[in-house]
Amino acid sequence: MTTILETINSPADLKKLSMPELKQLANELRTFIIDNVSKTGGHLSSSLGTVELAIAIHYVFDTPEDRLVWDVGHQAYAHKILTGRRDRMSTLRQYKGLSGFPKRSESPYDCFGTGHSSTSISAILGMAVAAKTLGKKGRSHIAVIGDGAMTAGMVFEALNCAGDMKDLRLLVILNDNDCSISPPVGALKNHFTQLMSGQFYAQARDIGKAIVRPFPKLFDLTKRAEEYSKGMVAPHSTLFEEFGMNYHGPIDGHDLEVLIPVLQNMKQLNGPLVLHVVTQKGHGYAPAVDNPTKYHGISPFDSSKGIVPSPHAKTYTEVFSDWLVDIARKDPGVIAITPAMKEGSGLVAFAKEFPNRFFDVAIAEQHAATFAAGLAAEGLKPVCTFYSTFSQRAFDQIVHDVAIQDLSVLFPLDRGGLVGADGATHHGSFDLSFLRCIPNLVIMAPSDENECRQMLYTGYKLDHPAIVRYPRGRGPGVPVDKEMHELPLGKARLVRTGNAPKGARVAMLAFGSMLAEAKAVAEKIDATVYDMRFVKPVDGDAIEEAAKNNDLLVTLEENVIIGGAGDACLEVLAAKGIPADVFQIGIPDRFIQQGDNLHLYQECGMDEESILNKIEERLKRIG
Ligand SMILES: Cc1ncc(C[n+]2csc(CCOP(=O)(O)OP(=O)(O)O)c2C)c(N)n1
Ligand SMILES: CC(=O)[C@@H](O)[C@H](O)COP(=O)(O)O
Ligand SMILES: [Mg+2]
Repeated sequence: MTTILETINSPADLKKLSMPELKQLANELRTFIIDNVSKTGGHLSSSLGTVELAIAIHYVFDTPEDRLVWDVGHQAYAHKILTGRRDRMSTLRQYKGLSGFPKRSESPYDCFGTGHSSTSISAILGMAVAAKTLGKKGRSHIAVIGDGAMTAGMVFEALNCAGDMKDLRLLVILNDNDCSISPPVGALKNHFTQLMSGQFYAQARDIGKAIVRPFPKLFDLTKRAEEYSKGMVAPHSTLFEEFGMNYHGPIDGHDLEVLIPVLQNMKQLNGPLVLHVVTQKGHGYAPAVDNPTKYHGISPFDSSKGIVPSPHAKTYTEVFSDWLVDIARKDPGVIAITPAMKEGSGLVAFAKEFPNRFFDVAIAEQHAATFAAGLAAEGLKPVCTFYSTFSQRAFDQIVHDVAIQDLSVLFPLDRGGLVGADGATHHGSFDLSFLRCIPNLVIMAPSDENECRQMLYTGYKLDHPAIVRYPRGRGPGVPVDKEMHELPLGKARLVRTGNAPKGARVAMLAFGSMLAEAKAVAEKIDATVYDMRFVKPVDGDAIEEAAKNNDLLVTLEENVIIGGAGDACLEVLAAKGIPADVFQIGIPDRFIQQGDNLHLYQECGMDEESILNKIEERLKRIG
């Protein structure tokens, strides 16, 4: 029997459905998403929470002519399915398959690419202003943003602009599921909780009924907006009204009978509008409702059993997590900071043992860095963790607040390099390039788990800012010493001395995770291998020695070649006036999409076989 879902090839098909059919469609979508994500992995909890919202928006608005931006974009699976991509959902997050996030090149319905949080209001505002400028009068502009994403500074920069522009067709839908990846934190959470409670909610509900009544639509909303502006309705004003936006809600984001007429009414209004929609993260799948954090972003699993933890070798994140607890037990000055990535960055154990020294500052990378600088200025030992990709947001703070003042902040940088299924928005491809140019910073890249622990300790002991940059997932499985020691600053480690004949003598200068490939290739061509350890200061003596004793130097890094660690080696050779044939392996100058890392390595020419072939070709040319 054909399901309703199978009849939906575009939002136009949705508009033909009755309310009971729309409700049936919501159920089918949920089942489809659970089944699909159980095979592909992905962001399950958030996408289950927005099923009705996606149906209602596409039912009411005329996408893609009306513009719709999903903040972060990890909740947009129902949107993808409803907009003609159902048949390709089995390729979600796979190599050459559908992206896990909205992507302009993938569909006209994805009018703006996302992945990093809190960009939606700025983007939709730009589009609304463009529509006005281009004379596209009837076009609506909708941003869907979560309560977690609302915490980032960029949102407030956008609201500050939007609230002052009264003649745009702009609707911000606050998708409030009372959850970021972790439970929500901060004063904004308290504000949203207040909006959901007591007298305010009761009044809002009554008004909600009024909004739902079919006639007179405009009158009700306009009147309500006036009442708000006169302070007549709410006992306290909402944040959005303080910013000059018309706030409506909260309403039940799983009730299509409410959502659809409210959106139909709001569609007719001009001005910056906010609709507060309450949803449940994981809605419709009990294990995800019980533990939305665990089911936030997941690997493939058996949906009949839920996620069953399996024993595994420690990841770099876990090595960091253990180190942090160990050092914090010794030093009461250690403070840990995360911008909303407690679980992913390995801070759960620390937060449990040292709740007063743990700060989840919400999605606020910029603030996290400067907050750490303030702590360091007073002599404490802040350990401020970032995913490499999200650290991009904190560049100026690392320069201006930390490095210029040479403050002793340790930045463990997780997910350095290719991260796999999240793709271009999330690969940690650039950090070595944009951080290496900052004076005072020490940058280390471990090639195994024990080195990671010792580098963290080395960074912690330094009186300068330090970065320890490690990849997503596991290392080679080296045992980790309990004791800690400082590594000699800026010194590489000679791992293997090659003995190839003249004309074929190769030295591999490997940074971080690429040591594994370097060693494997070296075995085949009898090459010399250095574990460079420090990207900054890079070991000039080792580079000089390698250049003098070999015919070809190969630098290897999991970072873009441009400006990366290999370039640091070239700079040394140029400064010392040493002629050398240097070949750089790293991420090429283009955005790498999603997929398993093996495919991505091959695509970048960073896998063992590609490296070997390239070296052999190069040696032929030299010879
Ligand atoms: C700049 C940035 N920092 C961190 C993240 C990681 N991240 C992805 S989703 C998320 C939580 C978002 O919460 P919310 O907007 O409420 O959406 P929900 O997951 O609840 O659906 C975080 C912290 C990100 N994508 N971008
Ligand atoms: C959407 C988002 O930004 C995060 O959920 C991210 O996908 C987490 O990545 P990890 O799976 O590497 O923790
Ligand atoms: Mg949320």
